[in-house]
Amino acid sequence: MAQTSPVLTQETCEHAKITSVRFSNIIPMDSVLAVDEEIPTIDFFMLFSDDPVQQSRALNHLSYACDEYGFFYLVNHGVPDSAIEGALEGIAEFFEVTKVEERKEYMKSNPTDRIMWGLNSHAGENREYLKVVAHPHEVLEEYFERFQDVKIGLARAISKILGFEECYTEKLFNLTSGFDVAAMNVYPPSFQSKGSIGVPSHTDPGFFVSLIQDVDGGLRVLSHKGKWINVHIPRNAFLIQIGDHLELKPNGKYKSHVHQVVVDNNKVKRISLATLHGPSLDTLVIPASEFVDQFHRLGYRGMTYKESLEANGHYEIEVQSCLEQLRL
Ligand SMILES: O=C(O)CCC(=O)C(=O)O
Ligand SMILES: [Fe+2]
Repeated sequence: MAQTSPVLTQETCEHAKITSVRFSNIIPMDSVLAVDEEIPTIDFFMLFSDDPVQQSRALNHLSYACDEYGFFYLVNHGVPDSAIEGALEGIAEFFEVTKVEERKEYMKSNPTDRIMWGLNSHAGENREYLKVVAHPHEVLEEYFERFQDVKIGLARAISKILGFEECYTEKLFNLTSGFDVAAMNVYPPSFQSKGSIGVPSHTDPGFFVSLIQDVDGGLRVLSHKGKWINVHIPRNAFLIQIGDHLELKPNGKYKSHVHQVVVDNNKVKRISLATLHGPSLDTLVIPASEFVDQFHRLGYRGMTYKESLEANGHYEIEVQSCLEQLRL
């Protein structure tokens, strides 16, 4: 039986006070040096412009962002500011209002759990989180409902830049019944960081990750040129990151990038909502034959999405990467 979160309903979000979102910079100066290099910004609306010149310019820019970066900011996406701010406020309220004992009830217990809580407080990770299988009608209702159009829109635009017909990705990944998991993260847990790492370096499985946050800074991504780049998401934009399975599908043409969160030793609390948009659990993801030839050998093995999530003994809801096992 699917469990639903008792607190993160639309009602909670609507009743949560929508105060102004803080935008102070929380990048600490310790740890690995990261740079403020520009990250491409994609105008979602322009990807579907009626003007063919504008549309083609926007698609070319998306193609450049996917090839050269693998992550980008998405603006003009149509998700209202109130849905974004309401989601972040709803998360803040959940962690403030519920007692830690109540939150602990969501510790993992079954392989098919649809909600999972965790708290890591040690030198290698300083984060409390609630992961929820995201469905537009369960948690953070407005946010996820409005994001559906963005997910399908991006799938269509990415199909096009890969040279396929528009519906290729959504059909192949079964996106309308995709396995989306929302990770609601708070750094550091109870304002007690035991080191500068919020979440250690990792990549995420799935098609792509969408991310919003309540304060600027903290997340950094390792570019394929080997530089850590600080993420500064423009107000109410999304950060979109290519996931492991979008690396695999075009046989490594795109890359799922390593990222980490660095916390500023108890000075600022940070909340983020990272949603991992995956194919349906039974989708077998294998490299597309169009990307395999004598010059491009098959680089990845095929697995169902469920198998890849469980490959290292994890539960589906943990959405842990197994990119190393997928690579041939
Ligand atoms: O909090 C963030 O900015 C990133 C979180 C993250 O990488 C994840 O939940 O997978
Ligand atoms: Fe991540």
